[in-house]
Order: sequence, then structure tokens, then C-alpha cells
Amino acid sequence: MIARVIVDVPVNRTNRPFDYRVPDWLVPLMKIGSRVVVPFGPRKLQGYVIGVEETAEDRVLEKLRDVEQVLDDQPPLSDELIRLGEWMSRQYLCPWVTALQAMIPAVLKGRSEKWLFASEQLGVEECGRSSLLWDLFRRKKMPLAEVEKGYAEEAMLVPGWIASGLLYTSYQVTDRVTRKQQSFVRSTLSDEELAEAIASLPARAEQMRRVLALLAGLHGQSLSVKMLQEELGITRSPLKSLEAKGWVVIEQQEVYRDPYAHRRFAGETKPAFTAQQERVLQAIEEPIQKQEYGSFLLHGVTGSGKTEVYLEAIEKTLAKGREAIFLVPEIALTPQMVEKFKARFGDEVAVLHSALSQGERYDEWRKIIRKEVRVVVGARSAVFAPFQNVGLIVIDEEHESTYKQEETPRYHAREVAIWRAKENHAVLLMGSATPALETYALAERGRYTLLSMPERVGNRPLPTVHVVDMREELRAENRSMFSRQLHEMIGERLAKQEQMVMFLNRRGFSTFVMCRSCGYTLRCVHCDISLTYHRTNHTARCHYCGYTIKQPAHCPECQSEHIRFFGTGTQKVEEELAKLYPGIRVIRMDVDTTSRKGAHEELLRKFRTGQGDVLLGTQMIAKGLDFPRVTLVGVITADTSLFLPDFRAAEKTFQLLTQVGGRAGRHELKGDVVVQTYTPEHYSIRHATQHDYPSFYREEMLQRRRTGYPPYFRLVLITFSHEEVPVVVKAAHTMADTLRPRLAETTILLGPVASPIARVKDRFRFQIMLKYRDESRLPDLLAQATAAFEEWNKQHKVLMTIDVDPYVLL
Ligand SMILES: Nc1ncnc2c1ncn2[C@@H]1O[C@H](COP(=O)(O)OP(=O)(O)OP(=O)(O)O)[C@@H](O)[C@H]1O
Ligand SMILES: [Zn+2]
Ligand SMILES: [Zn+2]
Repeated sequence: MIARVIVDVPVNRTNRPFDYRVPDWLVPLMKIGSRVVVPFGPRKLQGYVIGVEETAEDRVLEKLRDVEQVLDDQPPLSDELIRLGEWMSRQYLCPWVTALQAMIPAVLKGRSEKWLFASEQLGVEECGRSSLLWDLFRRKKMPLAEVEKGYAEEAMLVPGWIASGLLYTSYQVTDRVTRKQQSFVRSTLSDEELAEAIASLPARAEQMRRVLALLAGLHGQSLSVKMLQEELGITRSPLKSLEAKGWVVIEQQEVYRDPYAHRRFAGETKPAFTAQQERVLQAIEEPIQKQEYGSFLLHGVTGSGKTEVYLEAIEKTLAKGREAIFLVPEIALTPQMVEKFKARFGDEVAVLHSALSQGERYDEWRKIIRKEVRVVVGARSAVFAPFQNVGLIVIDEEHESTYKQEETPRYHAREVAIWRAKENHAVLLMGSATPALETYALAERGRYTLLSMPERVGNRPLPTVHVVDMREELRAENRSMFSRQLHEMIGERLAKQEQMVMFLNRRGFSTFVMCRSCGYTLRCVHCDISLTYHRTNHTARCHYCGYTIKQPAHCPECQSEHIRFFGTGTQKVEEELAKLYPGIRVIRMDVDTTSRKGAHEELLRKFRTGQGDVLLGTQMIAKGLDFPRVTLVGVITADTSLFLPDFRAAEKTFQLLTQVGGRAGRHELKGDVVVQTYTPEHYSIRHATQHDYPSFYREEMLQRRRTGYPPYFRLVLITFSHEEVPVVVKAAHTMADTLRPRLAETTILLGPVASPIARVKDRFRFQIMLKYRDESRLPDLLAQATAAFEEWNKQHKVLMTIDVDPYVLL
């Protein structure tokens, strides 16, 4: 038997399967999708079996090396996921193995380590006075790293011992799988025997009697020792005595680390659907029933009841005997959301997100592979859930940029979801109050079916949005970060004991240059994006094309000298609130207050239970929260995200304002939103305050067409980095020169220019941007070019990354 193996050498040169012979004793274990250990050059590596050939000629077999180990009883990758990995490798120009590794829990990724072994020749005589040799004689092997650390003096003698044949080294692949074990107790006696046993115990053996009585009720089932002790309030000794009598057995069993284990989840009752919910559910009913591919974009305003629609769709999918994946952006994966799912689907749900420890993640993942659950709720990588019969994939807040992974493989969960939905004849349901422009454009062209829910549940009004022009505030001598209107409304809420959300837009914090008198910002004359301020030489520069001007002392528009770069922090807002409203209870949520595990959840719980008047935070609080008593949302600085050097700046601002605004007045109490801005006339602010997505969409599409950005053009960003400028410049130019003559005429190559963040960790960065429409040859072309440069790049220590459809352009 031959196994075709993708080995863990993530470079393009080895980006193909290698053949290995499967020794007879491993044949029964050999399954497609399993991890194996194989020799590769002088090393041993972990690899993934992507295919087997049952028979092969001896002549062929003779030339092959042997598979050394099979690491799994149950393969972590399915045939579908293996093919998905191949597709990703082509689509995102990454090694196949890197794509496969993105699909499995981190603990399964093997590390190859050098170990020191005792040979047959090492006997007691040879050990002499060496503690290292004695230890090796006993343990047989030890990681070399441990030897070097723990036996510093003797480590120098190791080469000699190897030469004389007492020791040898070899590579071993280890994963970091640990399983949590717990003691369980059960009785081995029949019911009658138990009754006799209880009767036979002396009067003072009260505790033993109670244990047996409890176990009798379980009829041979086992119970965790910990729970039994807690229940009866006893020590371990009566158990030991019973074990000695042979009446009970205590054994180790594996348990899952379930972070939600001790919570109670109230069973939720389904509401009667609203008419628009009914309509949407009807539209997706057919492909779910017929098990056909169907893709839908659900455009529903904030508070329109999208979540109920998702839950119902999942229930229908489960009823067909199929499985469902529910994706949420990382920050929206709140306890509230998880509780909803647990209440509805109980133990059928696994939850995957980055706040879990690696062990917890692994345990949740194993519930899927063992078919113990049929629903997965999780962030981006949950799209790889190893289900075998996926019937539905939901992407909530589909516009969120966290669905794009910013390290290799640089995939987008939406594209992977489409691939899997097609492959499985499943339904893809994407929802948002502010769909990504690319998604909406495709829906308009009929690629996805567009469904809409334009009303809030119960016809509750969308909140009233008040736009405050901060330039006027300055003119009225108000230099505080709170406008007069916001100041007044906060006071009213405090008096009425209603709650508030204060949102600080930290995106683009203090990088762009703006005039505080007239709102003018410095922009690139060629690219229509903001210039970024460079402190070191006081210049403002365009990060797409390199256009640079000196930081002006006066505003070019109104001659004011109040032109400078821009920003405020959450702490400053908190201080100011405390100063203005003595005694106000502020719950601040930012990276500082939420870094501890569980802190995020705890702060939200405090707010929910009324232990705070104001929830103050950044992007973290903009999504998915549903608090009945919130009637005021203040947006302290709406524009900071507007002038980022990013063609999506206007779109992101519109999304943020709509989402934060959507937190107000979701229940009985009516809501107000105050948006403070220096550019009230900007279309993304204007349309957000009107709750007018279609108008924003049209205007933004015009901009994109004019400037040649997605969805009209697609982008590929190639970034190079090196410690020395000349080397990185040479690399970028060589690549550009290679690509240029081969590109289609309609494809535009921008650069090479220095990257917006021109130096990271002392490495200089340069980039090339490709803009193209339909260049079908591009992936192949890039793959060839990458392969050609790999050797050169490696020699000169140049790092090159290729980002297809990039989100972060810095
Ligand atoms: N049919 C219904 N009848 C009564 N209440 C409902 C119904 N559907 C949803 N709700 C309630 O309405 C509120 C808003 O619903 P939900 O959170 O699903 O909105 P959403 O569209 O997901 O909003 P967002 O985009 O802001 O997250 C929730 O409190 C939910 O429990
Ligand atoms: Zn000005
Ligand atoms: Zn420019």
C-alpha cells in the first residue's frame, strides 16, 4: 500500500503530495485524512494522508520510504476538507499543508523535536558516575532540549557517547494533545446483592451504606467521585473501603473541558414570527427541504429579528438529519448569544472561539468529529467544522472584517462557506444590517438571493439620530469632547435612571490630519484617500501611491492654525464623565479592562444587571448587544474612521454608526443616538443617520467605480519585508518587472512603494498592488512567480506575502 502524504514543510517547492510505503502492520490504521509521521530528508515530520493506493508494483515500492506512525484512530480531516485545502492553496497562494493545518485544533499540529536515545549498548557498567547516562538508561529517551538545559556539564560529552555507539539521536514528532481524566465510581453488584451488602454492614459504617444506597439507584451507571463526595459530604475513605471489598470500582474516565458546564440554561420559547420573518423563512424553506445549494443575503435592520430566523433555519436543517454551522464575528460571540443556542439546542451545540483554552477548543472540536453535536457556533475558523453532512451555514454580520484571516492562509470565511455549501448541497444564509458592498453587489446581480427585513420587531421605531456639528461647538467655545446636546441628554438619562452606551471610534486613531475649525482633511490628489501623518519628518503621505506633502502649519482651506492629527482615548472620556457628572457609574470596556479571561463577560453582566449607567467602549461594544434599558447611544467621534488610508473607510464608518446606533431603543423604551462629527455633510454620516443603506450603497458604488476599487476591481497585495531598504526594494522591483509584461492589458500594477506601515519590528516593508477585473491567469502567474522567487527570497531573508482580496492595506 502507498500513502500520498502532504508533509509539514510550508514552502512552495514541496507543495505537492509525496509517496510513502505503508508497512503491513500499519495498513489497518491507514485512513485518508489521518496524521502520520514520515521521514523527510534527515528529519521526521508530521504529514497528512490525502490518498492511498491499495496495490503497487514491488519495483515502485522499493524506492519509497516507510510511514513510521499513524497518529489518529479517527482522521481529523475528511475527504471534503482535504479537497477544500487544495482549493485554498490555489485560491490564496498558500501551501496546501498550511491550509490543512488551519482546519484542525492547534494541539494537533505536530512539532518535530530532536531526542536523545539510549542504544542497546548502554548498560549499567557504562553509566558509571554520569547522572545523564543513568537517567537515559532508565528512561530510554529524552528530548535533546531537556538534556542541554538539565545536564549542562555533561552535554559536552554527548557527541563522544554518540560516536562510541552508546547513544543516538532521532527526530520525533509530538503533538500536544492532553485529555482530561476524572475518577468515576460504579457498583459491580446486582440490585439484590447490593441490598444484601447494605444489610451486612455494621451500624457504624453509615457513610459506606449511604454510598451504596446512592449507587443502587444508578443501576450500574458510574458517577464522578467528586460529585458523589459533594453530594454526600464524605471523604474518600469509605469509597476506598468499598473498593477493597470488591463492591465498587473506581476508574479513570475522560471528561470534556466544558466552559459552560455549570451553567443552567433556561429553555426558551419560540416567539410567533413576524410577517417579514415568515417571508424570509419561506424563501429558504425549499432548498433546505430539497437539500440543494442556495445562497441568501438577509438584509435586515438592527433589531429586526434576524437571530430568530437563523435559529429556525437551523432547527429545520436538523430536522432533515443534517448539520449546521453558525458563524459570528469574534467579538459578537457573547455569552448572550451562546446561551440562546444552548437554550434552543442543548447538548447538540459545540462552541468554538478564541477565548477558550487550547484544551477546551480541542474538546469542543472532538464533540464534532465524534458526531456528538450537530450544531457549531463559532468565529471564523468554525467554518472548517469537520461535519460530514452540512446542511446549513449561517454567517451573521457577514460584513465583518474578522471573517478575513490576516495570516497565512489568508482566507475569507465567506468564500470558504460558499465552497462548502456548494460541495454539500447546502444552504448559505448571510445576514447583516449593513452588508458588505461586495456582497450586496453580487446579490443585486443575482448571485445570491436578496431577502430583506426593513422593520424592527413589533414595529418599534429605529432610534432618532441627532447629528452634532463639532465645528459649531468649537465656535461656541465648547472645547469639551461632549457637545452641549449630548451633555444635556446624558443628564436626562441619569435623572430617569435609564442606561447609555458611549462609543469611541478608535479606528484610525491619531493618524490623519484634520482642521478642527472647518473639518478639512488632507487627501491624496491621485487616490482619493486620506494622507497619513508621519511624526518623524512632519509629512503627510499617501500609502497607495507614495504622494507626499509637508505637514502644513495652516489649514489650506480656512487658514486656521488648528490643523493637526487627531484622537482621544477611553480613559480620557471616563475621566471627563466623572468630572461632569459626579457619582456616575461608568463601565469601561477596552483592551485594558478586558484582557483577563472572562472579564468581557463579567463587565457585560454588570451592565445588564444595572450596576452601571454608562457602558463606554470602542469597537468591542458595537455589535450584537441587546440591552432593554439602553435609550441613548453617544458616538463621541464619528469621523476618526472616515479618513483612514483605506478605500473601505466610508463603508466601515457607515457600518459602525449603523451598528452602534442599533443598540438604542430595541425594546419598549424609545431610543436616541447622538453622533458627534466634524463632517456632518459626508455621505456615509448623512445616510447612516437616515438609516438609509440603499442610498449609501449607490453613492459608495460610484466612488468605487471612479477610483477603481472593489467590487469593480479585485485586488492582490504583495508585501515584501527585509532589514535593509536596498534589499527589499530590489525584491519588490524584480517581482514587479517579472509580473508586468505578463499581465493582461486591463490589469493595473501599482508600486512598488513603501507600505503604509513602512517598518515593523525593524524590517522595512514594500508593496505591490494589483488591480484586475477578470484575469483568469493571475493565480497561476502568481504561483509561478512566487515559486521562482522563493529561493532568492530565502537566500536574502526577504519575506514575501501575497494577500488576495486584502482587507488590511497597511
Ligand atoms: N417574532 C418575534 N416576536 C417577538 N420578539 C422577537 C421576535 N423576533 C425577535 N424578537 C426579539 O426582538 C429583539 C431583536 O431581535 P434580534 O436580536 O434577533 O435582532 P437582529 O436583527 O439580530 O438585530 P442586530 O442586527 O441588531 O443584532 C430581540 O430581543 C428578540 O428576542
Ligand atoms: Zn480649516
Ligand atoms: Zn495616492
